[in-house]
Amino acid sequence: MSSLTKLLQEKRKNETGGPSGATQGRPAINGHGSTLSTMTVAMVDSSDEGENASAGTSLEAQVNFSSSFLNSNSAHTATLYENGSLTRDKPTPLIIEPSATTDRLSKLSSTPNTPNTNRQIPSLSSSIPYSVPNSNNGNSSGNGSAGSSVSSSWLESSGLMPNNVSAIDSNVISSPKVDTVEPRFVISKQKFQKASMDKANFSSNPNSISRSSSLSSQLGNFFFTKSSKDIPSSSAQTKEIPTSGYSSSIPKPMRARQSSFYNASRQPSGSYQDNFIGSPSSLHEHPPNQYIPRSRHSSIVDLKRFFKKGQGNMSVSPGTPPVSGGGHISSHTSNTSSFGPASYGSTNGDTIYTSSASSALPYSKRYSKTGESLGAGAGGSVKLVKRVQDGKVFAVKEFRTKFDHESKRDYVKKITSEYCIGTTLRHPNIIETVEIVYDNNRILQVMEYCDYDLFAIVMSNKMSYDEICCCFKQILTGVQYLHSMGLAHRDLKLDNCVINSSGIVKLIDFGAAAVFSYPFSKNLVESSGIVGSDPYLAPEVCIFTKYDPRPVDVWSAAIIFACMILKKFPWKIPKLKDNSFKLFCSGRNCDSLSALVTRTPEPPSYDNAVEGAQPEPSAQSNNPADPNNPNIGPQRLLHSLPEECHHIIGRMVDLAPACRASIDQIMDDPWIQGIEMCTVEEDGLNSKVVPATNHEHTQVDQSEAHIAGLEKKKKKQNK
Ligand SMILES: Nc1ncnc2c1ncn2[C@@H]1O[C@H](COP(=O)(O)OP(=O)(O)OP(=O)(O)O)[C@@H](O)[C@H]1O
Repeated sequence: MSSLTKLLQEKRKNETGGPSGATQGRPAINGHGSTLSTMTVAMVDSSDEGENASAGTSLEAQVNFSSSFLNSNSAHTATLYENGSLTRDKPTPLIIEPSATTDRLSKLSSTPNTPNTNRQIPSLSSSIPYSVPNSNNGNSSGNGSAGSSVSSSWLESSGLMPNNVSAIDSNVISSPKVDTVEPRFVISKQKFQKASMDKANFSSNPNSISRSSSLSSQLGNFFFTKSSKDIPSSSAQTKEIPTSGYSSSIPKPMRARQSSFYNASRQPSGSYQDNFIGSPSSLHEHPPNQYIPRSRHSSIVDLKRFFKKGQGNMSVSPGTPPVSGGGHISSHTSNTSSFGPASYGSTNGDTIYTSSASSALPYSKRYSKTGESLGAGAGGSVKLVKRVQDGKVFAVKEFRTKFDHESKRDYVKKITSEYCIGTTLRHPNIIETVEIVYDNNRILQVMEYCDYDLFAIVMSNKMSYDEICCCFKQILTGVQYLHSMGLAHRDLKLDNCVINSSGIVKLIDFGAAAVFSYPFSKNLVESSGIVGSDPYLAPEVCIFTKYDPRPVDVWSAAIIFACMILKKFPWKIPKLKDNSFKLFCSGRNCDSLSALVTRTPEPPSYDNAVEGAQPEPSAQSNNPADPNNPNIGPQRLLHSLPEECHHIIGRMVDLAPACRASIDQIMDDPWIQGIEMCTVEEDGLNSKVVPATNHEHTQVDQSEAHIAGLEKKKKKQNK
């Protein structure tokens, strides 16, 4: 148990006057068809699991945080350790690569209700055939990612070769004869000469290029490159993105590599020629304007490709300022709506990115330390600083240095993604990155400061139901924006939501984010690896090596909502070894979790249209064998939540991602639409908060507003 957990449990005891979880002092949630006193989901601590299972769980109201809730919240993004003993003092890598994953999954598959396949199911894929850019889809049988799978399937099925393919019958392969060249492949002489001259200039004076080049080049000077194998092209594992909802059929095995630049480290690190700068402390190993060999593709190419999306797709969210395109990322200052190009590069000292004009001075002259720590996690530590110029307070994340066991490649990818995303996204419900600075061998991300962690607010136990709904809708609005940009967060949890004193919720920590869609591409780029925090993980993440990251975010958002209402997690981890989760999966006429997770949507029928989503149990019973037992199946979670949310929350925690509601479907839900939400309106040069009328946002003392503060307080008390 972490120190934080102990602290929070002590707090709980003090508040309730005892360990029994008495309910005095807790404001009831009412007026919405549900009160917390009807809560029946009561488990999660692994120590309780056996008891719950055998005794049928005494379903008394629990209004305080279950210890597991506290434990899990003190855990980190990473879920690497099997014993679940991560603490905030022990940051871990964010992504489990397939070898580790397979290990975890073989354990999962040996649980009684899971088929013991002894291997991880490779992909939660869809019926949508992999669509390879510029490939001849007609030839693709829709089962794999690239041409190689097409030809192998030909060979396997018939032993014959297609007409247009000839067998290689020796180890000497001669190039085909070219009689004519299509005009589109002809390069003009001038172009060729210009390219040769550019190359010559570049080689003789490499410094010249980075001064004037785009972010990608600038970043390339810090973070080098990956194998061309990783570039999302014909080898990328992509599928066409369905126009609505998610994928819709049973996954097919696949082995090809994935192209996401965040988690492309699926190969043993030795298989790449690591040509990165490894950690902030080693940044000087390479001169800042180092030439990037042409034969290598920068990982930044991926980013560049992704950020081009901004040209056509940035202003999807109402009220969201657009980001200008042109291959460069631009930004705006906090208090203005003019979106001139932000400045990148190290020409003015230590600033890599800034949205403000006054970065001529070095970071240490512009910001003064307050010494106050806001939190620390797997990605680094976050501290409070004051801008000297106007005394304004900011949160500064100092990225951690590279772990010994981590490849340079993984490290660089994490940092690169976090700051590229941070500097590109513009939405009231996404934290704003003001600048990124390379200072004294550290990479610092200066962000707008939010007064509270949502976790701390939930912990205060003072939130009204309307306030919870407002926060939930704001989170969903942020997720909708992210998904519209082709990005998934992949680590949504209470700890990664902060809230300012005006009640505006912001998503933070994009260290695990992944691109699922590139600009102008209809292909889905699947994510891989077990990324996220155990209680918020969607089940498919623990089963498949590859999955669509969008429904994963949707699942996590539903768990956040449940946590805000219940003040505890419905389960510790979405695995059958967790009794609570097992009961949630039960009663569905299916014993296999894999089968449940790979279910596909029913074809539309009259009955479905009339019936609605989740069948309600007709009578309540504690008999585990009774199909109407509200402690089994989706009802296990839903019946402790307000009735009006059952439909959409039920769809958000559908075990099958293919059936799970998409973020757009969620936003169209009548209950969600009816939620009064505090918003930010852009009004010329300024933005103003328009508060909802049916609630006020809880404020807590700054000493308890952030997890770090709580930890500090505890230390003091223990002295
Ligand atoms: N802009 C901000 N304003 C206020 N507090 C913040 C801000 N950014 C981060 N924090 C605080 O710092 C903590 C850690 O931040 P963050 O999640 O980005 O770090 P991390 O190391 O990536 O953590 P994790 O282990 O969850 O991945 C947050 O939980 C929050 O308490």
